[in-house]
Amino acid sequence: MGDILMSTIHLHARMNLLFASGPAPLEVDFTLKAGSLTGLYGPSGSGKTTLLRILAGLTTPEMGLIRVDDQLWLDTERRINVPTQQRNVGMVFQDAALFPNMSVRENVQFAAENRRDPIVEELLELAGLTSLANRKPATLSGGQRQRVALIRALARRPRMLLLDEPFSALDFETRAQLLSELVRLHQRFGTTTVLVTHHQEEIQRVADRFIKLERGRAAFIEPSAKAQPSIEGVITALRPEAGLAKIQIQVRNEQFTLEIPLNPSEWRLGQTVRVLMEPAVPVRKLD
Ligand SMILES: Nc1ncnc2c1ncn2[C@@H]1O[C@H](COP(=O)(O)OP(=O)(O)OP(=O)(O)O)[C@@H](O)[C@H]1O
Repeated sequence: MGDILMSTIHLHARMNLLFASGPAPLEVDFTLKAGSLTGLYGPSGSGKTTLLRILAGLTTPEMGLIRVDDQLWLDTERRINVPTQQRNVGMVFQDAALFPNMSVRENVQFAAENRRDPIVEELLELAGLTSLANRKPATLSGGQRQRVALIRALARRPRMLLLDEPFSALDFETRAQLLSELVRLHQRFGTTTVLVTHHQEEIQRVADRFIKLERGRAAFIEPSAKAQPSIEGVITALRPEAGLAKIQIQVRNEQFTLEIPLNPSEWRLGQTVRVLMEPAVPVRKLD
């Protein structure tokens, strides 16, 4: 699919906001590398949604410049402000907001350039939704609905994908699954993506960079500079079985069993071990 666009996005904006603690400006100036995935986090009311709305053209800052490759989407000085419909931005929110009277396939087709665009079937397949393609959104689980919303946003071949806490209403396991799916789709299409999350530890391994917002101020954090979340436990049983080492670990009052395809000859009972919490997705890096 040669027509997928990987865009470099530059945003410089200043906007006076009324925070819970009083008025203060949202001030940001950054470049999102083509094909990157940026995690955006910060306390409630720090300006995350406003930042996405500025990128999408739903909110206009007092001063701002948005350049997407060689196109100017916003230049307040020169009174340039490309409307949302012409910016070609894919958006997914916490609520999937699918068309209830359309099937899964029709929802995706509606977003694509035309009904027969091969991207529709490819996206359904990639998201494991082919068998559910004729179902209506009301008959799907919350996780499946968010999956449809995600591929519907990609069916437009957007220049930028803005995800505002799309998985936060889901349970831990479903969130982890959808995150793996998002990474797979991102690796396939490379759409420059911003993902707002309250669970930054869960996207630690998948984001190229993080932007932390605090009362309108942005700090940039490289994932490698952050510690992996982990828990400590004690080995309470070692059971080698058919090429697998079964290790029982006690963490506080709970027992966990790990199965590892190695002979852990150096491990011993009572040893303290650290278990890293990593989502089951491949580590990825941009140059
Ligand atoms: N157009 C506007 N003019 C002035 N203030 C605004 C405007 N839009 C939002 N605000 C204020 O800016 C602050 C940031 O809001 P925003 O929704 O961007 O935060 P958030 O980080 O997305 O929060 P949450 O995590 O709770 O969704 C809030 O205090 C909000 O009231």
